[in-house]
Amino acid sequence: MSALLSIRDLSVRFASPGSTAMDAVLRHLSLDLDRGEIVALVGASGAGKSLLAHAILGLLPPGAVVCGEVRFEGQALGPDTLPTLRGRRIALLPQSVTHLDPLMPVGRQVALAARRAGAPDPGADGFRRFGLDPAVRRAHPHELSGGMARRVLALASLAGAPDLVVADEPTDHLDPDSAAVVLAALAEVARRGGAVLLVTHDLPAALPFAHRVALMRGSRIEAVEPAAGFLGAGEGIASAYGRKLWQALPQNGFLTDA
Ligand SMILES: Nc1ncnc2c1ncn2[C@@H]1O[C@H](COP(=O)(O)OP(=O)(O)OP(=O)(O)O)[C@@H](O)[C@H]1O
Ligand code: NI
Repeated sequence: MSALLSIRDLSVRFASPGSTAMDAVLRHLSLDLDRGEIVALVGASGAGKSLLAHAILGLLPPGAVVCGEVRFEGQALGPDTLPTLRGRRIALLPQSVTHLDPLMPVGRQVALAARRAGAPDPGADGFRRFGLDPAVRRAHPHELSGGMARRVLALASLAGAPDLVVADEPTDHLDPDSAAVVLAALAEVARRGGAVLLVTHDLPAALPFAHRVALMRGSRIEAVEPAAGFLGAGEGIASAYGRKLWQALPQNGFLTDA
């Protein structure tokens, strides 16, 4: 059976300011996501994680030059196919809460996200599931804390029961309990046969949920490792880069002196 999402030799370039040269911000990336799978995409700030997330959804800024191919259920994703899939079968949970409409009560935004996908409005129960008081539905985004807004974004992006969720730092600025709620909701997507690309700085927090870990460095995917390899001193991690990253984590720091 073919992968739910298949990225093949994807490169993205931008014109560099004041020159005719193009800067590659993603270089020859290939990655598959199967149904039922959560793949964590981990890498330093600026590695290109958000660009990859946006490239999958066809949401790169104008001027981006894209080569390579992204397929969903074998169908090439592009201007012909993405508008009908985005927000329905494929959802982005964006890194920035500025994606919420500042002028609309958040309950209405969640209801519209659901309706767009032909799904029922999650309503008060949806807000409760994400640890939010149902009264929050009447609030506008500026009345919410950063953590509340992130949970509303998560609720809105999952409201349409998408098959594929690209979640860009979904637990940023969340307390551990709220982060666990959001990660559990993403795990549910995979459990019912979808797939999740979980972009994160926080490898340890992602590990209990992820099946594989794609390590990004300097516009490339350096290695893809089974999540189960990230334990102990990292003997189970095949790539040198993965081992180094694992051993450099504060909680594993004692191992780097060994
Ligand atoms: N519109 C753009 N034009 C030119 N370069 C861009 C553009 N958007 C992003 N970049 C560059 O692409 C690189 C990757 O950015 P990206 O936001 O994907 O990083 P990231 O891995 O998501 O980082 P973070 O962890 O901080 O969110 C950066 O060096 C950035 O400067
Ligand atoms: Ni990012």
